[in-house]
Amino acid sequence: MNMMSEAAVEEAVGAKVDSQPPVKMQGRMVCVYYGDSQALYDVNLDIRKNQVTALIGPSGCGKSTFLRCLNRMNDTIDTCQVKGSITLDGGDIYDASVDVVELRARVGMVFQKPNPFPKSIYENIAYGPRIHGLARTKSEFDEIVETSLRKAGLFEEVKDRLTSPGTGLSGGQQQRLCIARAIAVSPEVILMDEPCSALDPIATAKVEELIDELRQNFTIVIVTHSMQQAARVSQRTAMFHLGNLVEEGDTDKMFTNPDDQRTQDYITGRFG
Ligand SMILES: Nc1ncnc2c1ncn2[C@@H]1O[C@H](COP(=O)(O)OP(=O)(O)OP(=O)(O)O)[C@@H](O)[C@H]1O
Repeated sequence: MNMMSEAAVEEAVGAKVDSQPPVKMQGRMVCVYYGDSQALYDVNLDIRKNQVTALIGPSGCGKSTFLRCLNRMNDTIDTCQVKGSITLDGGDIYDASVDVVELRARVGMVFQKPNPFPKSIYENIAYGPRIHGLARTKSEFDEIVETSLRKAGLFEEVKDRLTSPGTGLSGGQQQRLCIARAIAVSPEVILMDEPCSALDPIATAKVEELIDELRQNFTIVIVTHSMQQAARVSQRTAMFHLGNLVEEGDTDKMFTNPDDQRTQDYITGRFG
C-alpha cells in the first residue's frame, strides 16, 4: 500500500492532522480568585494523555494555583473561587454531581515536601486502596503494595522492612513512597508540585527517571522551578507570568525558540 506522509495527508484533506496524544484534561477561561485578589486570568490549557506537562514561571505567577485546580485542592481554601471550566475526559470536574474524593483518586497529587503518613511503609500504600475499596483480601493488598512500590522504583530498597515506619526512610525514598501511594489507587493523572525541591541531586535524578517511566501509564503535570528539570522530564511546557498563561508548546521548542519574549527572558534567567 502506498503510505502517505502526514504532510501529504494534510494537503489532501486540507486540514492539519493533530499528531498530539488525545486531550486528557482541559482548562478553559480558568480564573481563580483568593478573596478579592485574582491569581489566574482566563487560562486555556490542554493536558495531553501520557505526556509530562511542565508548568513554569516566576514565583507567584500562579503555577501551583492552576495545578491545584486540576483536582479541586483549591476547594480546601475558604477564600478561593474558581471560574471557567476544567474537564477530565470531557466531563466537568466542577460539576455539582462530582464526588471530590473520587476525583482525587483519578487525579492524584504528590507534594513538594515528602509527607508519608506516620504509619508503616505497607500501610502508607494500602490505606488508599482500602478507603476506595480496591482490595479485600490480604493477598490483594500485598499485590497492590508490591506493584505500586515496584512502579515507584522503591520495592527492592524496602521489601525487607515493609512494617517499618515510612517516616524512617531517606527524603528521596519518602518521596518515592508518596509517589507509590499516589499510584496505588490507579489514578489517571498525577499532579506533582515541585516534587524534587526538598531532595538532593541523586534523589532528584531518581525521581526524574521515575517520572519518565510513569508517563507510559499516567498523565503527569509537574510544577518546577528548575528549567533543567522541565527540559529533562517534560514533553510540553506551559509558561505562566503574573497569573496569565504566556504560551505553551513542545518543550524542545519552548526552550530553544519560544514565541514570547517573557519566556525567553525567564529561561535565560533574566527574571524570576
Ligand atoms: N491560599 C492563598 N491565599 C491567598 N493568596 C494565595 C494563596 N495561595 C496563593 N496565593 C496567591 O496567588 C498567587 C499565585 O500563587 P501560586 O502559589 O499559585 O504561585 P506559584 O507560581 O506556584 O508560586 P511559587 O513558584 O512561589 O510557588 C500569588 O500572588 C499568591 O500570593
